[in-house]
Amino acid sequence: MLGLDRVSREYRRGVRALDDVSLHLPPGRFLAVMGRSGSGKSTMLACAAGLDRPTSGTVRVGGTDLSGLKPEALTRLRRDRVGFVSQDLNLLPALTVLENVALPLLLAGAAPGAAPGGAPEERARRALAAVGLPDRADDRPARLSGGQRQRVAVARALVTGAGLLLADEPTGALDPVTAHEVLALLRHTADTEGHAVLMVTHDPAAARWADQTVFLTDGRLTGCLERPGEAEIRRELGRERTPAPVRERGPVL
Ligand SMILES: Nc1ncnc2c1ncn2[C@@H]1O[C@H](COP(=O)(O)OP(=O)(O)OP(=O)(O)O)[C@@H](O)[C@H]1O
Repeated sequence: MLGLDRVSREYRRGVRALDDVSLHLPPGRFLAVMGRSGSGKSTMLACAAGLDRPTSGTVRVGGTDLSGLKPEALTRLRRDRVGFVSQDLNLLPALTVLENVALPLLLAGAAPGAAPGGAPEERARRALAAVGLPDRADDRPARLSGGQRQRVAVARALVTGAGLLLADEPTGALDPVTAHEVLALLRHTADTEGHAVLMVTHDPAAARWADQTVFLTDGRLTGCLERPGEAEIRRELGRERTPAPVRERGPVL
């Protein structure tokens, strides 16, 4: 569903936010990306979403090479194939929960009643049911808890039948119990709907829900663990943070 092949992104000459990163994310797989601040996680998400273009290398979504697409085709692919969930949810307060979920379909111009997959309202209701909130359709987002709002954001990301879900710190603002709900939902969408999920997180407890966790250091992939436990993740993160020996850093003044 998502393939990065030797992707690099240089913002300034000689400074690479992403450095020769390759990974392959098939349908139904849940991947967590970890790394300290500035290691390139957001840049990786932006390249995967087609919001940023790599300096070199190839990004493929559902087999389509993004570099070959004209802007309109890229916008269409992003809209139809990629769902995005961030910490700041961007739910519109004036719309009901159902209207928020249906919004990507309405913006894409889905005709009421005639669109493939059903009318926007019907598809939004199905997406809301899939995230466990079928009876909150008519509420405004402000009446929902943080976790429920995050689930609405997941429903909105998946309503187009995207297939690839990119999540940027989706549990960063949630308490552990609510975070658990949202992570269980991401796991469920991968297992039962076959969505490929790529989640950036700083939290080892969140990464534990993924099939695989990869670690970025200064733009490079420096580690990869299959279904790791929290302790293993912390060890890997600790290894990454171990400061270089003093003689390599120069004298401490
Ligand atoms: N638009 C930009 N212009 C110049 N440099 C950038 C730009 N965006 C990111 N960078 C640099 O690229 C590197 C990677 O940044 P990125 O935001 O991808 O890291 P991150 O791992 O997501 O960090 P955080 O966890 O703090 O969000 C950093 O050194 C950052 O300063």
